[in-house]
Amino acid sequence: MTAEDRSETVDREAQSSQSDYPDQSVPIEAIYETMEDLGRPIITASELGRQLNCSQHEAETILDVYTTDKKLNTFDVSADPVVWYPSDLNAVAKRERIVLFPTRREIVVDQPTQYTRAQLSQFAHLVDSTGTDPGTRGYLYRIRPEDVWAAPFDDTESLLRSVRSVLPRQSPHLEEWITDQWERAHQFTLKTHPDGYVVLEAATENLMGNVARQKLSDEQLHAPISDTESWVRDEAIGTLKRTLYEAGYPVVDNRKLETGAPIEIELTATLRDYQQAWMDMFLTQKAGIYVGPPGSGKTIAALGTLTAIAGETLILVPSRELATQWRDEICTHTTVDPRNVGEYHGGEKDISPITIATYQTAGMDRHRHLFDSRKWGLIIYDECQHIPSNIFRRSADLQAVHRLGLSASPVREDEKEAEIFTLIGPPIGTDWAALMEAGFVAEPEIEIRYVPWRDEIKRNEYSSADGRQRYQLASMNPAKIDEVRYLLARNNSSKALIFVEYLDQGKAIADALSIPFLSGETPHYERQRLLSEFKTGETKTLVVSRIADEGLDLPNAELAIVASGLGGSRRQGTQRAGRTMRPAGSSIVYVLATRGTREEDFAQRQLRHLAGKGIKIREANISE
Ligand SMILES: Nc1ncnc2c1ncn2[C@@H]1O[C@H](COP(=O)(O)OP(=O)(O)OP(=O)(O)O)[C@@H](O)[C@H]1O
Repeated sequence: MTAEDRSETVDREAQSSQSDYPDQSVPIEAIYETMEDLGRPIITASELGRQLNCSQHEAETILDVYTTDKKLNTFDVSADPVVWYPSDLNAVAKRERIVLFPTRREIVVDQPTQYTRAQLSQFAHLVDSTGTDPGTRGYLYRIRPEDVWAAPFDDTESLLRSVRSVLPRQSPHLEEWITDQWERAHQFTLKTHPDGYVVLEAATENLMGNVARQKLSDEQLHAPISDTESWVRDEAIGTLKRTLYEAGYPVVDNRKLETGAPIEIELTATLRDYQQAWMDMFLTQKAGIYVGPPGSGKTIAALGTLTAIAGETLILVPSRELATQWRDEICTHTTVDPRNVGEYHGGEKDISPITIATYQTAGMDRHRHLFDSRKWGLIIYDECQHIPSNIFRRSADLQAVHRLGLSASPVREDEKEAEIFTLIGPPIGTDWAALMEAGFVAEPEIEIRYVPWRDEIKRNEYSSADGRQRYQLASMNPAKIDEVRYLLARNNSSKALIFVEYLDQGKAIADALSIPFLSGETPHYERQRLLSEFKTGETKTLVVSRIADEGLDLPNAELAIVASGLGGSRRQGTQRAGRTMRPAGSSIVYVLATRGTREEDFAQRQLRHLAGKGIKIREANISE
């Protein structure tokens, strides 16, 4: 229990009830002054109670009064005490404020400088943010073991220097924990013995004996070489990494990896600083996942990595359309001879020095030779947050190859985290807000528009339906068609994508507004035609179904209307909002949710998550 936490266990008896404001009419200025005195723009009820000589309960009542009239907000921190902060942080905060909650390993930052955010994104991750304009935004960061494990530093000292450079004061408790986690991530190392076989080395005899040899089977730990070294079979490396990761010991992989048969290739694009940083980190770790918002340049960074290794490369993508897009990108941004680039999927079966295959085809037994038909130096998993499990298994054996994942969605949210971390590698990401500020990614504005029911019949139908059906009825509320029509008319100069969850709803909107509808049922050639017409501007509006979430590299759109389906998964939400986050001017995402239904709750939860990425959110009520 640190001093700070002790200070928060208020001795309620000691609180005299002679409050300075007996009728609780505390002016908001008194609360702001208390925050100024505390040196930070947030406050707990117990602190206010001490300041005003009243009980914690009375202080909470006072704070709630100002929360109701929106002068104060509360931070959704993981546990007591709740913190209150001014809705308009300019009222108290003139400059950056950082508060550390050591035992919860949470850091509250207001108006962080670019430097602070850049440092924090190296050893913590953004959990939530509040406020709308960059100048008044508050951020809540949390430090988890995997954040320390993936921290891009050579030693504990340099990691702690970065931590100390942003925190208001040193916290021995926190530094001890960080050091422990850092050391855990450097207890086991995989290396290549001069005779060519793989060795697992533990930092101590005890770790080898009590952790590795306890948790790993004889198949995985083939034979002991010394008290701290064991011979490892190649095919067991994937599961060995995963087992030790789950035991809290991520393995440092220092093996000499294949680089594959060399290929003549150079990058013609110039990497941006953050892309160069991603690549440097990857080449050091030999594995990892570039995490960044859609349009942030992950593909180009991957091409830079490909040309740095310059060995035969297998690229796995979710759909044939993306395979074609990758081929175009490779031929546009590198000097490779196009004859050395092949596609392998339902459409064509060409295994070349650079082969782009779909997960679906690569996962089929009859195509398993794809993985060992060439000496691959690099495997790239595009949209790696949803690799099918059989691909995990199949390519997990290819541990002797550099492995690069690309993902726009927060990989940490994915239940497959351990698999992704051990099969591919740790996230190599950057702070989304920094990318938006740098202008590499257009920051979308998102507005939830609460749509009323079209009529009483629909409302009653919803009330008498059960769970899942209710969500579908709310999503398909016919009143949304008029709302889509209105929004298109209001933004008639923009190219617009209308996302739907349900095919019937997509058809209804497409028919009512005479707009093409692109769904899984659309034949491949028709899909290509619609996409290229949308890209050239011949078609300005498209209705798209779920297929558009991750399977297609949708062209730029300034306007996105999510008629239904943002409530699906966080990942989908990120992708949909992100589809308009391409670096093309300002972009806006309207999310339609039927008022007073579960859809409204879903939408709000989704958007809080996106707000945590530093994206501006607004709300609007549509009158009946
Ligand atoms: N270093 C760079 N130099 C020039 N253009 C770049 C660079 N990085 C990215 N771009 C351009 O920005 C756009 C988005 O880049 P890219 O496709 O790599 O992003 P992405 O993160 O892969 O997007 P998505 O997640 O949607 O696939 C592309 O038009 C690309 O050409």
